Amino acid sequence: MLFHVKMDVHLPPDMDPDVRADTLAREKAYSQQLQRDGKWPHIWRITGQYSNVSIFDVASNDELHQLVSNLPLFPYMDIAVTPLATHPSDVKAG
Ligand SMILES: O=C(O)C[C@H]1C=CC(=O)O1
Repeated sequence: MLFHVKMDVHLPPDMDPDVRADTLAREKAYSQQLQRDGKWPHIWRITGQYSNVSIFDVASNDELHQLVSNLPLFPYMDIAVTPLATHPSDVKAG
């Protein structure tokens, strides 16, 4: 199942710099592992915003929820999920 996921990051301006650096490092490692695992096949920065648009490829709504709720930045993000279905005009879908 494919999902379009938009993540808007809102780190507190007064966040301790060491906590911030540690959280961002853990976020990067976690997201890159999911990308290597094929669960997170696309991630794009939205130009001019501390936001990304991503595609997740997972088995279920529950798996997506588990993956995104374990993101180290999860407490600091607004996340919008859109489930994707095959478009009838998609030439790849036959
Ligand atoms: O920077 C972001 O867009 C938030 C988050 C998503 C992956 C990652 O490494 O950080």
